[in-house]
Amino acid sequence: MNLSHLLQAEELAEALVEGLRRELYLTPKPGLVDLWDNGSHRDLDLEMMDASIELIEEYQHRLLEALRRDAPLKTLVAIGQDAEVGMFKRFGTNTHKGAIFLCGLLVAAQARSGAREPAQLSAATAELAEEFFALGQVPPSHGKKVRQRFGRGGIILEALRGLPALFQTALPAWRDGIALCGDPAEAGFFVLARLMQQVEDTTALHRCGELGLARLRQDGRFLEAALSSGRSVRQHLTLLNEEYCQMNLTMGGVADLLGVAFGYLEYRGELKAEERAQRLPGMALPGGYVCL
Ligand SMILES: CC(C)(COP(=O)(O)OP(=O)(O)OC[C@H]1O[C@@H](n2cnc3c(N)ncnc32)[C@H](O)[C@@H]1O)[C@@H](O)C(=O)NCCC(=O)NCCS
Ligand SMILES: Nc1ncnc2c1ncn2[C@@H]1O[C@H](COP(=O)(O)OP(=O)(O)OP(=O)(O)O)[C@@H](O)[C@H]1O
Repeated sequence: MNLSHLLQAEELAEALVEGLRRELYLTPKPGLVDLWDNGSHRDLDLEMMDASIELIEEYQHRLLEALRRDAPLKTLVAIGQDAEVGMFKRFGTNTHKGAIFLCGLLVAAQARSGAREPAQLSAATAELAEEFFALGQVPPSHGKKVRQRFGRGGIILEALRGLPALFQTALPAWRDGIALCGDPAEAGFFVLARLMQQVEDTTALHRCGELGLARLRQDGRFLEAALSSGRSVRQHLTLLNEEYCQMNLTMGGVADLLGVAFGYLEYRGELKAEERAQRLPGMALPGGYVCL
């Protein structure tokens, strides 16, 4: 394995872990676990999700070690599957199933390609996903059931297309959010709003069918418009959270992609640069996380 490619992959892996934490701590988020509550997840809480991110960090170390010795894809997959099983054994539920897959795919694609630009990494990710899914069937899951029932692509199509939600939605949304809202916390919500409009989230479909997905789209549009016109969205997000809890609606795919986007922005140096340039509003938490 090319040493400089490997160093890039190590940096990316570290940044992605940070990104997942930033997603978890972004508050308030409708239906999702955050600093205030568990959203519509009776089986998850903040402490568990925090510990689950540590588990992803350990998984990344094992993955990087395998990449260092040029292990074949089937070894990388076995390491990913082990991480999934370990997560389920430890927490009794899927805390970060989607994130394990997305982070593993991105880090392996970065190590292989040494991509310097987002478009290159997107292409390398699509290529790797193609090989990954050619290896075998995805085991039964909620996502699989939903993909069959609603004819939606979910995480599989997202990966095969080279993560357009990350590279074509979230990255430009961050830059637009910074330009429009002027601060990193609100720009984070701007990215959330755009992802809600774009992602074929199978967790929303599983919980609430097409109506759930339509609701994410509608709320995402409203949030984007509110943020664009400089209005505060905190109260509205709190209200949405109450409604999502009543409906049992969530958006795990949006959350995973938001975490990965924060991580990739951190890796590119775009996140910290903005935070250094501006004083953070809201409640600043250790590590620079912000609660509106
Ligand atoms: C493909 C995987 C993730 C199965 O996904 P599936 O949709 O069948 O399962 P499930 O519904 O339980 O979980 C899907 C997860 O994806 C997230 N998600 C939902 N929709 C989307 C979407 N449109 N885009 C991205 N993520 C999404 C959700 O948060 C959820 O946690 C999988 O289990 C797998 O193959 N894991 C192996 C990990 C691995 O080998 N990694 C190494 C990579 S090199
Ligand atoms: N902050 C967050 N809060 C909740 N879920 C998140 C968060 N961040 C990421 N996620 C993702 O959402 C997924 C959880 O979704 P969900 O609990 O709906 O899936 P499930 O276990 O397949 O279904 P269910 O709980 O309906 O039986 C996690 O696996 C994780 O990948």
